[in-house]
Amino acid sequence: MARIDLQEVAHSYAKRPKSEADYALKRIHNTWNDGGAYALLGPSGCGKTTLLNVISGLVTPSQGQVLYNGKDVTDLPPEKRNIAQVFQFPVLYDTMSVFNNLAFPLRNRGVEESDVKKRVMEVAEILDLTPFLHRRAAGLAADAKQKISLGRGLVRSDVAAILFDEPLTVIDPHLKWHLRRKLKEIHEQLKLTLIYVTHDQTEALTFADQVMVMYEGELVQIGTPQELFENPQHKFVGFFIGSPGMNFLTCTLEGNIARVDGANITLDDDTVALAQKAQGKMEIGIRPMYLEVHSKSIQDGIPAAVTSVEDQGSFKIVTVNMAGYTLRARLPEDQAVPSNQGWLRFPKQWTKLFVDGRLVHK
Ligand SMILES: Nc1ncnc2c1ncn2[C@@H]1O[C@H](COP(=O)(O)OP(=O)(O)OP(=O)(O)O)[C@@H](O)[C@H]1O
Repeated sequence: MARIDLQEVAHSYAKRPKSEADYALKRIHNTWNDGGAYALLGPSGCGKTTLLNVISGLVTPSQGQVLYNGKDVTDLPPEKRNIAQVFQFPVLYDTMSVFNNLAFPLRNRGVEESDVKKRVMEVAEILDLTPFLHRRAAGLAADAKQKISLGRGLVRSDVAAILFDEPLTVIDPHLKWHLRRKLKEIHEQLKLTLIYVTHDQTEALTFADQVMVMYEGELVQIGTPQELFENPQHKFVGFFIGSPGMNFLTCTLEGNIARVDGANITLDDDTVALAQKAQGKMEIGIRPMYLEVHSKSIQDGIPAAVTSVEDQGSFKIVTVNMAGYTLRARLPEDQAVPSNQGWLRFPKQWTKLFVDGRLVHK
């Protein structure tokens, strides 16, 4: 396994890029540690596959270097990089048995037959493929075939990293959860460097130790699922992670007060001190679970109209209208919700300030 460094990597598919908008990857400078489980998360078209292909060698970046364990591999093709890749759709030999499919990447590299058997059995066991080992791949269902593809990616222990590009797309929803758990287990057992591309936050958050969030060709935040939830560094992370996403309101600053169309929201002193130098569009952001909704007027409470209440079982999502903004609050199941008029409170420690989409922080 390897540590992978991307140094000032940028990529444009255009022959003569004219502006930043022509770049699928704008500037990526980061390290993927040996043995880490990473998820690359972002919306369609943000550059995830391009980044994965830069790492594997399918795409040579227009600028910058790719290093494996400190060695520059930027110009090496995929077959010289010793990478395993698992794609959205199964890649396997239909006419071969499941065993021979799993053994193929090892035999191809001249691994001793006794070691081939040992490793294939190990991987088949992890993926619950043991009962199918002597069946031909052709007769199996789509999800079993994709498990074989995963197995072909996992079977070699000498690879620098295993790259997964949305590997669970063809899998039934109820099996997805099971396979995600399996991948996590495999990572814990085999200590492989895994990079997993997805646009599904649940998939990313259950699989990875570190989630890398991409937006418009940039890595906008790298962190644990908890860090991304509690401290989104970019408006997009606030909006994309969590369900529903963060609430945002445009504001102006007056002292330590954020003014939102006549409503006053108090910010914490550190944020205010840092914001003095900031210039640009100011917005406050608060997660639905931290926005308080009260039935009676409270000190510093801001009047709001309750427009709907959705019961989600263990919690409820309350939609309110405040100063022309539609906001969502996530309340415990047993909390009473005002039927019409309510009062909102924005706890200081959970009310974040963003300038031009980026969090104001130390
Ligand atoms: N071969 C190509 N030629 C030209 N433009 C491309 C090519 N591949 C990707 N792009 C463009 O580069 C940008 C990033 O695409 P990429 O496929 O890397 O995004 P993605 O995040 O993987 O999207 P998805 O989740 O839909 O697969 C998009 O604007 C896309 O249209």
